[in-house]
Amino acid sequence: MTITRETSDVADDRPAGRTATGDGISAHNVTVTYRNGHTALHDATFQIPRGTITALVGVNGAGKSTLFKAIMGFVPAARGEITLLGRSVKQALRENLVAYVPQSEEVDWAFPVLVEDVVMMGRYGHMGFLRRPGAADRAAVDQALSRVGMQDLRLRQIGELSGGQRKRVFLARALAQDGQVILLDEPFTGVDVKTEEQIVALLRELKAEGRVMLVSTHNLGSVPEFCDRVVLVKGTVLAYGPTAAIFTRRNLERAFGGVLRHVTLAGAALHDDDDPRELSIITDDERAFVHYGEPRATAAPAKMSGKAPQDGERR
Ligand SMILES: Nc1ncnc2c1ncn2[C@@H]1O[C@H](COP(=O)(O)OP(=O)(O)OP(=O)(O)O)[C@@H](O)[C@H]1O
Repeated sequence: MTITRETSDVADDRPAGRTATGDGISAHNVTVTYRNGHTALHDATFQIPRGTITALVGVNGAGKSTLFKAIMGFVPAARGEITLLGRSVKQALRENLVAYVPQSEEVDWAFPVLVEDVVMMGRYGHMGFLRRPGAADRAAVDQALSRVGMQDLRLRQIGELSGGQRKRVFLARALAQDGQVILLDEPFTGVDVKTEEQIVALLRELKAEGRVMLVSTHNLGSVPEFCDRVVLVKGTVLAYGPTAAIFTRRNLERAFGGVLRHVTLAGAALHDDDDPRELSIITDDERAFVHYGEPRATAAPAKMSGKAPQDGERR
């Protein structure tokens, strides 16, 4: 099995982050097997440079959370290696470089804790043994809260927040931590369009600061809008690289199989002349990926095999 490195990544002219050196996130033949013997991810290989936002896309159970857990050091790789900003996972965690924005379902919203306390948790790794916040910690929390527009709600219980506000609190925690590798699990689920736009604007700022972001999402329609890159998973990494090359209808069909809803309009249903282009709408039930322009003859659904792979795809 050969993985070709994408060619557009050669020049690294992105801004350097706080302590960032080397590549952003790099996985080489990573295999993760849970204690019950189930291998959730095998031979996963990809590279993501710093100063980028990458979508992690795949069907339920494809291994997205497993990959996050491996990057956070929660589960060990049985084989292979992950490096973060050129460091081992252990070293990156020791340096507090990895921040995680969880899915809402993972959080116990009934737990009695204030917004500002959650954000202060991002500072724990920077504090001493007694976890006593200093002036720098308080300043980092203030700054993070105002950056996500949550200053006014800092004394609210987290259970009293809306879905979008909850997401912003955990983004603020990642900012307070000053994470350079930021993992976001379904950041757009349950948020309105305005909040989604605010989150995307913030992610773009973080990208400009040279951080690297990996965003797990089922919101296919948003991916081309704000992600530079895509990693497609299905028990392994099927394909990775720039969005334009990887986020194609053919690859989505490989990643999702029959799970996707797929609507295609062409011919007389779309045009009143003989324009050969078609409109296709692909969704796994959140916002759809809409693609217009490919002539019908070349846009037929690809089979799972028998086609030459593209750069960054598994052969
Ligand atoms: N702790 C565990 N022990 C054993 N198997 C697990 C464990 N966690 C996940 N799995 C299995 O590993 C596979 C990958 O799960 P994972 O949670 O990584 O998928 P996912 O892509 O994040 O899915 P979703 O989109 O539903 O969140 C699934 O078959 C799942 O049942």
